[in-house]
Amino acid sequence: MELQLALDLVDIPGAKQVVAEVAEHIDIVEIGTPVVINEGLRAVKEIKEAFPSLRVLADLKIMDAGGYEVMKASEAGADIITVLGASDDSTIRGAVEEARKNNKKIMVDMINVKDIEGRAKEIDALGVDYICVHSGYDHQAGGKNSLEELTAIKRVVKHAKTAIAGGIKLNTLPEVIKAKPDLVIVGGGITGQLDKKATAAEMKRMVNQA
Ligand SMILES: O=C([C@H](O)CO)[C@H](O)[C@H](O)COP(=O)(O)O
Repeated sequence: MELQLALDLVDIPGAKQVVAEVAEHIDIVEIGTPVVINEGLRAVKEIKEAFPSLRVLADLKIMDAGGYEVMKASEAGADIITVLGASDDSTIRGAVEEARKNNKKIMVDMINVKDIEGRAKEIDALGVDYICVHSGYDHQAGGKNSLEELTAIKRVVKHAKTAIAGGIKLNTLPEVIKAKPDLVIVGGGITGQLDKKATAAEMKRMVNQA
């Protein structure tokens, strides 16, 4: 099991500061959608250059033009790029094809997919690398988490790794770990803490034990 830090509410200098603090305790650093909107793919480029040993995920949440957008994120240095599960199969196929050319990986974000199990089965057959269940900020405000969705996709996904994101905190991590995802994604559960390093270290210790 691996740990991904999601950076959403920071600018590039802020992102560098947080990553410097926790780098030894995370496997992947995510440049979140709001950061890409504010700073562009330059944020991916600068973080990859500053922390070359970390894998960098660009959370583009691609919905169309999969091949082109994966190409641009790859040029910026992203190792993993997100595409939405709600997008057309042709978009996901294009993203996977481009990722393969560049030795990159595709994560499909299942946010807002209604038939989570059926769609996960179809997406798994398209050759993606990760399938992620996700309670976004707006869902979290309504009290949703994605544990049941994780259990549902684990029933049908045979090839991709599974991931879970959305509102995970130190006190909810044990139940997440019990559901056995391959990757746990944490944003505010680390960045919102006073001692980010200690929180990331404890989360990594728990994830490593699983
Ligand atoms: O993808 C995310 C969200 O849609 C905002 O871009 C977050 O990175 C993801 O939800 C993880 O962050 P937390 O919910 O704060 O753990």
